Amino acid sequence: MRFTKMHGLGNDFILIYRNTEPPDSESSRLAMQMCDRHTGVGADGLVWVYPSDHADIAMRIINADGTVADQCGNAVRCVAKYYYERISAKKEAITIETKRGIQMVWNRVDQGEVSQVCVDMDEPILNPAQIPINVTADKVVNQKVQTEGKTFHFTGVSMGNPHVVIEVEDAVSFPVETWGPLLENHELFPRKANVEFITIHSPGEITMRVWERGVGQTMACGSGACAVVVAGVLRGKCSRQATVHLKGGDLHIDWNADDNHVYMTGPATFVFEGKWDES
Ligand SMILES: N[C@@H](CCC[C@H](N)C(=O)O)C(=O)O
Repeated sequence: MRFTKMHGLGNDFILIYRNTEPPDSESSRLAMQMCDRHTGVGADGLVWVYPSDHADIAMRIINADGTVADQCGNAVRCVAKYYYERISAKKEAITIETKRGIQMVWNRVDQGEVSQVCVDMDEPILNPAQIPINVTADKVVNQKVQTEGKTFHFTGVSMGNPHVVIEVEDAVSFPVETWGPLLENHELFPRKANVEFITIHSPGEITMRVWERGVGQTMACGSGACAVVVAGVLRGKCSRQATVHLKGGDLHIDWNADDNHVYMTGPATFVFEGKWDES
């Protein structure tokens, strides 16, 4: 089975093209085997790419632990570049069918190569029942959560997948590996959560570190960066257009006031191709 390794700001994926929609059962086992960094290819997730009846192409993302995710901003950018350079006749504006729905994506091409990809990440979901978060309210903004005797204040946002955004003094030195798993699995979050720890430098500039549901600490999370800007706006601390600095580089986020959609722009990179022998 041939695969392509790609990454979006260090959030890395194994892309496999197939002719039909993949079965979830096969996906979990394969994702766990291939994503293993010691005995597999090594990646944060497995991405199936396959033909769609409703869009230019379809994709499914499976986390490294075998769980299926509904959204992955960085993987959508990778699939857009893969489609442009490996499948289509260099189509710049494409539609990608994901579990979240059909996403519009624009490849920005520089000297024949896709340099940046802009993704319409749709509207943020703020209703706690839909995120989901076990809180009765219209929105969850700066709400208390306690774990192991420590209190954090979080804002809840779904971008198709659940995010919990927490402001800390210094996101870069924050012990993500300690608090990330405790919050991911907290009883307030019935489908678990991706957890973003952020420091706001100015309304348009934020540093973020992320603990991803089903993966662990990653170098970047596209849907997480979108959630971070939405949370910052809800708290009156960020502007709708902001640059988010992640471990692997920068994403530019625009929460558009006219259509309420969040647009994410950043790079996607090919790493290598290979062949996986199933045993
Ligand atoms: N890295 C992704 C998000 C991947 C899915 C996530 N771990 C989940 O389970 O929701 C991104 O770039 O958005």
